[in-house]
Amino acid sequence: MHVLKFGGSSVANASNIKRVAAIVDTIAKNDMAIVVVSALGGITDLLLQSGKQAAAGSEVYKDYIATIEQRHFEAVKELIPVASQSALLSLVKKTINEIEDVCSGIFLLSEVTPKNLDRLAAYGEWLSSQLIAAAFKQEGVQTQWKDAREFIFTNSDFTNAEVNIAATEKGIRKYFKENKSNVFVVPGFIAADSNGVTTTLGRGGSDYTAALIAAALDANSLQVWKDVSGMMTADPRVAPNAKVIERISYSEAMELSHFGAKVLYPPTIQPVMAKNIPLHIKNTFAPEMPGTVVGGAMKTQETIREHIVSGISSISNIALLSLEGSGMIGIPGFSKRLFEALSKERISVVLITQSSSEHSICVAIDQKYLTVAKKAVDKAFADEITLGKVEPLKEETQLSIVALVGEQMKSLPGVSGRMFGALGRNGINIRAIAQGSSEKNISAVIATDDVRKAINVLHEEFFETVYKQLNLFIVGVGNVGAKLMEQLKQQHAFLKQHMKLNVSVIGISNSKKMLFKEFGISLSGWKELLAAGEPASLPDFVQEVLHRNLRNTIFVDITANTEVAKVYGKLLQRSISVVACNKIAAASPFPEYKKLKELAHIHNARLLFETNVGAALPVIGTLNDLRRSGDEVRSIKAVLSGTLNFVFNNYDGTRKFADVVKQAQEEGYTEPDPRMDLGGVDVMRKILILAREAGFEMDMEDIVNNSFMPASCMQGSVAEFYKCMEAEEAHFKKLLTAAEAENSKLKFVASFENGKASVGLQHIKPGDDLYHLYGKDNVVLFYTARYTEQPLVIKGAGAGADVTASGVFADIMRAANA
Ligand SMILES: NC(=O)c1ccc[n+]([C@@H]2O[C@H](COP(=O)([O-])OP(=O)(O)OC[C@H]3O[C@@H](n4cnc5c(N)ncnc54)[C@H](O)[C@@H]3O)[C@@H](O)[C@H]2O)c1
Ligand SMILES: N[C@@H](CCO)C(=O)O
Repeated sequence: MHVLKFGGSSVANASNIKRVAAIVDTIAKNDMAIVVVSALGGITDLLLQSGKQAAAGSEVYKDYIATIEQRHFEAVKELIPVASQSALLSLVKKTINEIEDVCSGIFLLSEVTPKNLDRLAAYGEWLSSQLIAAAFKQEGVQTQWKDAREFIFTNSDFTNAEVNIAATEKGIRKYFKENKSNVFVVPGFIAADSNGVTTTLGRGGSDYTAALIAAALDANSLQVWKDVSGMMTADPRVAPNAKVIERISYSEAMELSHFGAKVLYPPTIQPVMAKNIPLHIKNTFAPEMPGTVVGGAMKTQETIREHIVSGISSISNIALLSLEGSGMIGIPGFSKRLFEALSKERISVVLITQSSSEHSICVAIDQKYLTVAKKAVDKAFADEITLGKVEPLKEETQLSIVALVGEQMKSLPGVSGRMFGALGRNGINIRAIAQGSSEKNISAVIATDDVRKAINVLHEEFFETVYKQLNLFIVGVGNVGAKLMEQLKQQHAFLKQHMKLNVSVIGISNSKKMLFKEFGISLSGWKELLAAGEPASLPDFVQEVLHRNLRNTIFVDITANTEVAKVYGKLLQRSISVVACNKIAAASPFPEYKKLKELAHIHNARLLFETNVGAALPVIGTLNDLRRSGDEVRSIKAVLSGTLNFVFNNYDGTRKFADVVKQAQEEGYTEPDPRMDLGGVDVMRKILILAREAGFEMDMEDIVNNSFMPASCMQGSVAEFYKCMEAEEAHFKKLLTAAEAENSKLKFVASFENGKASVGLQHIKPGDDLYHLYGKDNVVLFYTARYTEQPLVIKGAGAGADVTASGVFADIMRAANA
């Protein structure tokens, strides 16, 4: 024998009821089925609203009743052939008349009592069960209808009555022993007190009705049919990757239900748990899906599941109350008085923490009881507060609880470490923690604004063996940025398959437009989408990054803009990693550079800027490795400008110097403003960054720039700069001729030694380490305590959009710990 319960959406209309009939029919072919039903979807609310509106003197209640009537009439007409409709239609009409009578009484008295609300609400299940029983009969299923009020007995606590278990079990057993049918249909939720007056079991109470029947009759199973395919690892509206839990123990299901997983009404579990009856959660709209099995014969091997954690749940609208004071230390009875004060006001405590110093007790309650709680506790401790032994109750609001639930967590070290580590890496601050010695539930109180992120972070940490989500916000989709987008597109499938990484670009911006897409911007059509995007605003872009509060967020700066470089601090403070191609932050005044590094360290975020020197060449990484392994950089000699190396490699006097510079710009080697390259500032920044990363405290002012550019060319606009270079062709020719006369090449060299740095054009003779440096290549020579005679040399392309984008890509992967 099986007990099946169908919820409101499963029986919301005639076509759904037909599905239910088909499910029941399949079971009834082999076994007896007791079907417990909820009211048609939405009817309970309409009934309660009718009563409340009537009490408030609003005649709107009549419209609600008309809707209730219409919904049931429609269902009858669709389910039952015309010839057989009249009996059922008149039953509905008679019931509607009763509802009208109750409501007009309420209207006249301007008052609705809990008793009246129960009477009204009960009509929902009463009507639906009558209708469903008639529909089953219509489908040829032998069916008997039975009013639950004749065997479910409660006290008189209207709207949330407590069941008299002994009397109820006796009543259920007696009835089903004396009556036989393939199928019974019973209204859920409703019961009767000892005077036979209608009571209800609280919202979700139909599940409980079914569980009571299943337990009393030792049913083979209790099947709770819903509009979802089972209990899920997290709320799928919050965590899109949540999946159905195949098997779960009773206590895990109970923990998850108590902690906000609304699939099961918590009291439902207890009766079936006591009898070890398996509880199946199934989907009426996808009956072929396996659903979730709670409890039952899940012993030995079956209990060993793939995951340590069964599910992640949360409760919102939480307030934290803290009672603190030196007068509490070592004195018994303080916590008792706190809980008594709350309990007298019928305030339930959701979570408790107390440190071993006993200096404070912290409890979490539903935020709606905050004012009452504060008053009650302050009153209870009024004497101690006056004497200064205890401080007035402190309260914090806008909080939520996230909880990991799983029996396998017991005795397994590292689970809470993983939980708090994952939350911490994503900048989620934890306000209070609770874990009982059963180790089935680890709860953390966090800001409500962080709940979505926290659930996704934890889901990823404990369930997503499939892939990790990475969320990118990219500012500066110009030359290098566009290449990065191309590379991200090209590598998307590879990263997903081989690195288990799903990379989504959530936001992009150039100086004109910006664009955001919740689940990722199309990496094929982003240019068109961006062109039609909203006007760019850096503050708004940053606000979006912060507000979206997504897990594993990385901010990527591929501009050369000072304002963009200024936002890193704000992001790092929120544990958002920053990947910068832009050199301005790393070359900013030393205290600012240092502060950013500290922020990254404190807030567990990465600040990476490998492409600041030598594009994608592993220059900064190598330097960091040298330092970490205890080496000491003594001097650096380098050619660090791709643009200048290209220009001097290609300028042979046959073409104008200005034309060669133009070519470098067109090929994407120069800075957005080419004067940064030609004037030496770009190289100054690079040698400064290298010196700093080598451990030296330096600033731009400490670097000597022996510029080869005529000063006149460095004023005015970029167009004027080109014109000036054309006019100064003789100057550049002279530089070339002088070098050739010495059988040398021109190289713009950066040097660092004894804490001093300089940049400038030099004559490089054959045999010099810098001589054979072609195209736009860079070379860096590190002389260190360990590399004394021969330097450590890094050489290769030092500019170009493609290579630079690949360096940014590599930094993104590092920031993702991939
Ligand atoms: N090109 C190279 O070979 C190379 C090599 C290493 C590093 N870099 C660095 O990469 C960065 C970008 O170079 P690029 O060649 O792609 O330049 P680019 O001019 O082609 O692109 C810069 C982009 O930044 C955008 N931008 C500027 N200010 C902005 C703002 N406030 N908000 C939003 N977007 C803004 C511009 O609209 C443009 O899309 C520079 O910092 C450069 O030093 C370039
Ligand atoms: N403009 C830079 C790009 C690399 O930082 C160069 O030419 O070297």
